[in-house]
Amino acid sequence: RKRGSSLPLPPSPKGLPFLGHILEVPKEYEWKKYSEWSKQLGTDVISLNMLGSTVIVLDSLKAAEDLLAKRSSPSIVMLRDLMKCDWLLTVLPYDERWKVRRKMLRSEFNHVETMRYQPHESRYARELLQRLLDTPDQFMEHIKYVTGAKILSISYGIDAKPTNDPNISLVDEAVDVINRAAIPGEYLVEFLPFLQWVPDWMPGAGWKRMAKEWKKITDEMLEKTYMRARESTAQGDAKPSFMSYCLEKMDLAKNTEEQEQVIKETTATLYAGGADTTVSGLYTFCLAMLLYPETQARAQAELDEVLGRSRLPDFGNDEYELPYIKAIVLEVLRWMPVTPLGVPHLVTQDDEYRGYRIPAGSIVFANTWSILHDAAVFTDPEAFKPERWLHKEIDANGNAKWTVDEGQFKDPDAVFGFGRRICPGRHLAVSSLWIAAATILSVFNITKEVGNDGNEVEPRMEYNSALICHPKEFKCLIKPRFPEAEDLIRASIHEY
Ligand code: HEM
Repeated sequence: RKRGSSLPLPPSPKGLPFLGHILEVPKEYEWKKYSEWSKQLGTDVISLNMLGSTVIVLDSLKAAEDLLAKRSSPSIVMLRDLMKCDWLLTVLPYDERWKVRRKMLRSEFNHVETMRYQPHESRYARELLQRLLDTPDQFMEHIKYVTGAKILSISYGIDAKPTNDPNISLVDEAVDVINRAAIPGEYLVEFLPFLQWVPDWMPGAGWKRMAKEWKKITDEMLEKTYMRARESTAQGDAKPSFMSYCLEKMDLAKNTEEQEQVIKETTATLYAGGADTTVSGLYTFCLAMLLYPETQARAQAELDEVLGRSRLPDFGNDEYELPYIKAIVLEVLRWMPVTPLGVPHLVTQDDEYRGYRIPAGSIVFANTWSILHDAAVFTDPEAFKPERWLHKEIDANGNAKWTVDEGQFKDPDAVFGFGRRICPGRHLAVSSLWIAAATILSVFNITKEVGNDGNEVEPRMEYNSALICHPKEFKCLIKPRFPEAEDLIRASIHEY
């Protein structure tokens, strides 16, 4: 809007001429720095100058909802413009292509339909137990591999090989590429778009060659996994999956080739969106159990009361009977959000907000970490306290019962983004974390490693910095917590 052009940009910390703030944004825990700047400047909307490009950081739920819910498109320049990875939903603008794909995901992963994927989730939660029993020291690899296998099964209906499955490796590689390409501000070209046009051979154009290589990997993932799933379907080996349900719903009176292309791209997006995010959540869960043994003990007491150590938890009644486990999952997502800065969004037209200018072309982030660590909403925000999500109810007989009260915090879903772009896999994400946390704690103790000096080794609460953040490698001991646990685990593999 022309009128907005004379308005000032949102407040900004002191920066250098031309370079702006690019050197002041730390390479790690940027979200903490942004939050600190917001507090210093006394505002929940700050602007940064990155070599002349404007980055807007939103530090409150209100600002994130106002600016992200309706007014922006995603912005992952490296993926969208350089790798031409335009099948990935996340990089599509708000247009017809996005709407068709989004509708497909919404119809399968709403609160109710997500339930038909629960057998996949229970099965792989049990598979994870077997692996943790056999080689507990490899828990990080097991979580990663089994989560990949589960999403492969949910998306394509294919069973992964027990180890080194080529599809999982390919997707791992592709997701790694997407994650690296999507690190906001990692590549100068994001702020200096003219660099797109420098020839490949020029010194400093290494990222261009890398983008080509990365495109090959992501395209290969898109095509190869789908081909394998179609072959399995033709041979009658495939299980019901997102892909098979979508193929069944195809309108045969319309262009089926076009519809199949949409299914192929949406299934690949689903796989890419679901794997690494859930892995990060599960790593944080393990870290929280190590650092808060009293929380672990309370969860196990709840599990023992409901299951009597005679069976593993499952969906259905157990979900209502085990509110503390659900509270742990919500707290894991709040305590260390998987995407602390959400997904970067691009402002597509000049805008104004609270008397400030938000120029077209700006990149906007919601500081999800800061929103979920707001001391005015979450008391003692740095502490891991599942209790904050619980509410005591007294039934007609005067018995006390704990229930999960998500509504007490204005938007517990902030961790999944805002408005029309909100994560379509959020119900699946929460149920996957719930079943994994419940099954692990029902049979295992997660404890600190003991060093050579006989003392417990304190784990470090350290995270890498990327679009999807993971804890840095840490160690722990995972051991069955009662004599019958091993039999229970071994027998459970036949349940699904
Ligand atoms: C703990 C787990 C997860 C977290 C924290 C998470 C978080 C997010 C966030 C922050 C976004 C971006 C929203 C925005 O643009 O503002 C997103 C998008 C997306 N997520 Fe998730 N997610 C998780 C799990 C999943 C799962 C399990 C799936 C699929 C099964 C999934 C599929 C997607 C897809 C397809 C998008 C792109 C949506 C679009 O651009 O329209 N996510 N997620």
